[in-house]
Amino acid sequence: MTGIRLDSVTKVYDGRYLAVDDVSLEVPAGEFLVLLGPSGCGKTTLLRMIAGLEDITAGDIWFGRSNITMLPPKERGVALVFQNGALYPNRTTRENILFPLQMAKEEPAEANAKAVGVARILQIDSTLDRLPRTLSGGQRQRVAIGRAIVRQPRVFLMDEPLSNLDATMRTELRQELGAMVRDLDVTTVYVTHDQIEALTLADRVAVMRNGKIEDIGTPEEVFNDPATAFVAGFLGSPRINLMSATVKVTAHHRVTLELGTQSIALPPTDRRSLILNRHDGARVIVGARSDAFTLTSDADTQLTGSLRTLEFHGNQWIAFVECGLELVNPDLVGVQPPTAVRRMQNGHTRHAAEHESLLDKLRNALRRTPAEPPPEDPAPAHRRADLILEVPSNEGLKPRDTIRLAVDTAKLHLFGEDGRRIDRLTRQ
Ligand SMILES: Nc1ncnc2c1ncn2[C@@H]1O[C@H](COP(=O)(O)OP(=O)(O)OP(=O)(O)O)[C@@H](O)[C@H]1O
Repeated sequence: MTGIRLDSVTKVYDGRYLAVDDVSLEVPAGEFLVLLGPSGCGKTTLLRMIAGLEDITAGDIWFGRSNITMLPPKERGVALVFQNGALYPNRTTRENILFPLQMAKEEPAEANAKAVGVARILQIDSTLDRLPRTLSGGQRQRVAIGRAIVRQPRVFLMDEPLSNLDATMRTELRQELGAMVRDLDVTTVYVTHDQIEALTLADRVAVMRNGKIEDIGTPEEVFNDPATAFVAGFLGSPRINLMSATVKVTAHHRVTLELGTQSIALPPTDRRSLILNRHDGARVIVGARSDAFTLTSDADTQLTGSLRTLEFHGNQWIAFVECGLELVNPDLVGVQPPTAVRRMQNGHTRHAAEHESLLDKLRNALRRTPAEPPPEDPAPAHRRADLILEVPSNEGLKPRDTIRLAVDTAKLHLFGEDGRRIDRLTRQ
């Protein structure tokens, strides 16, 4: 099995567009890593650089102990599956899966046995003698996966392989794909913008934004213990509530989070209290999912609001509660002015060295063009909006009701104004 290591990998398109920004990453042998992030964050570019389909502007890629930065794609031993796994239209399922083995001049009987075995695992053995046009989208994608893995690659790379399938097929193939990749024990990098795919499939998830990895950890770690407000906002539905607050330190170093006219007191034993009790007046962002709140009739609660509306979402209701709070848009928090491209360190490849002068020139000049147009509002991250809460039923609730919320402070996430966690992350 082969692990993958990326050392300060950078991609600048056309000498001016910074698509991947100094990414360093280690994928241990056999790991299933998911690259997750919004459109345009650089996931596909990173995957294509690992595959060798995209030149690397700076940095190095290692498979095991070999630096493969300069190696052509064919010599890397990677298998690739794209969104639309293109098949040979005039070849049957069997012939499509056999093709890479024939190219490798494998003994025909052995090759056929392997192709049938893979088809069986992917549950397309009943379609072995059919042409792609007679298959469903899900079956065609299975054939594409079969053709990719039949040569037992060192590394398996997938770019949104399920995104063209309908919801039922997607769930089914997702589960099978997860099980199959684990059985094969191949180091896998999988690109998606779908958080459910990421959380259900991955051993670890790397959440990307603007060409960088903002957080990496097991699905539980990135969900329960996100490194930044953006990651907290990207994972989970409904989205986490992010509230703008000011730290107030009172007698005996007690810390209160002031949210306009309301406030939340942190228990003195909370480790965040120990950090914040030296930062009176600091601005922070308080993240709270629904599980941090309990509806209560107790008048002495921490947050009070008025129910604006309720939405029925099938297995739950979503309550929109006006609390007069200043809320923060997770997509905009912590958006940094462009980072300078770093000077390459000694020992980089010839390929990278060729770009050194270009990178040096770009260093101060490079301006990242975000996928979406830059916000025009000078303070767009903050707005007055509703707290969004899941409630199990609408019983006893009607618009304009007063809503009292008890807050479980242990379930709050606290970030600085730059969107980074104020306390230390726990990671494996
Ligand atoms: N060949 C190219 N030339 C110039 N810019 C490019 C090129 N390919 C990608 N980009 C830009 O680089 C950025 C990263 O693109 P990439 O396709 O890696 O993002 P992504 O996260 O995979 O997005 P999506 O999920 O939409 O595919 C995008 O904003 C894109 O416009």
